[in-house]
Amino acid sequence: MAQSDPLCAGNRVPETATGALILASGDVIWGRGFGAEGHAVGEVCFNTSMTGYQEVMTDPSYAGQIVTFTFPHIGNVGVNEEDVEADTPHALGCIVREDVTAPSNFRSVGRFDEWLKDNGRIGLAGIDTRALTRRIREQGAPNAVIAHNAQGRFDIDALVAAARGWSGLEGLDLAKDVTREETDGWNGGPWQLGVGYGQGVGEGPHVVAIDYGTKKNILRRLVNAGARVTVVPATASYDEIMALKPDGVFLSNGPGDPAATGSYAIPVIRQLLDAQMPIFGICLGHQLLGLAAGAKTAKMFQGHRGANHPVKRLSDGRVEITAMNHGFAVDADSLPEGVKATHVSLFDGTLCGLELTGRRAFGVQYHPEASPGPMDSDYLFQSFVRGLA
Ligand SMILES: NC(=O)CC[C@H](N)C(=O)O
Repeated sequence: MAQSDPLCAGNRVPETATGALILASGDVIWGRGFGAEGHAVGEVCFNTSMTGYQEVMTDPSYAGQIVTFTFPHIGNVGVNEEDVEADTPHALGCIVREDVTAPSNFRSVGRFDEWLKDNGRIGLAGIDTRALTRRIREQGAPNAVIAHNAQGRFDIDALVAAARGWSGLEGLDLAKDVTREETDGWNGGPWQLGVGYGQGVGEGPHVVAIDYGTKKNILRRLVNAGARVTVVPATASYDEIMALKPDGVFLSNGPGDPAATGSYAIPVIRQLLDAQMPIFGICLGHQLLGLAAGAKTAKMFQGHRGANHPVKRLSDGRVEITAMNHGFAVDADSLPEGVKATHVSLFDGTLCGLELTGRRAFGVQYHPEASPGPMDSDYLFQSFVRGLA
């Protein structure tokens, strides 16, 4: 990028800079650091959601990524104890336009910047996030280092080398880093629009959810749809899953490259399919179901992250406005016989849903649990759980 580009002021540290995004290209975008000090290397993506920054930061699917928020005011409703998709943030850091202000919300229990600091996550403010987003759209998601030093001391050469030395998300199994170690009964209850968070275990058909990095709201929505949920580690074997006597198996969302996680997930999913087990997959889970059925996945030049992505349901042409967060996708041209496309993105035509014909196994690339986002696709939880009864 030329030095005249308004995003980059060159490699000399400007006087006011306490934070920076150092791209693998060598370009440096200066700003003001907040949250934890230090640096982290990952892929820079952007998310267009206007609300839900705490859900985004805690979504385990963001492991290995630095999130640019296109909405300019991030942090102004603080943090609370409920709107979390995992107990700690998983995104490596965030890039925002405006400085974080004092929280103004009746549910707030603290400041966003302090929460990031307490959890070892870095923030970078004062960035022209529109220009950065345009750059990502045109050139693809770059590998980069996000850095924060209150004294404004940065060893740029070392940080460029760190960005260049990182292998990137392709080929990376991150599910093993974010999954749980033990099998747990989910007792975090349901969540309902207008009612809020509940408690409890749920009754009804038993769903075993394989945790590749699950968002809590998926488990809440399964309970809401009438399921009792048990969550198992990503590496659980077929025998371990079957010993729990599931009525259906859920394949969760998660970070990293589905093909890499597939090395241990695919054989288990194939055994479950052979046993005629009903299966529902979301995002990474959908990609793994596609791989297990013989399709291929690929990294997208342009990922989808936001809360207003239109998707067409092919069975009846209905359009669902969906939440999305993915940088890989199942290749629609690779679907083998017996696998049918069910949903397609109206932004770029990429495959957004599939089902295995003659079996009760389906997946969607998008997030029916929203969190943040619209609830148009919540019927998928209902139809999965109803089908198990
Ligand atoms: N939210 C997810 O499950 C993401 C899946 C996968 N890691 C991707 O980026 O496409």
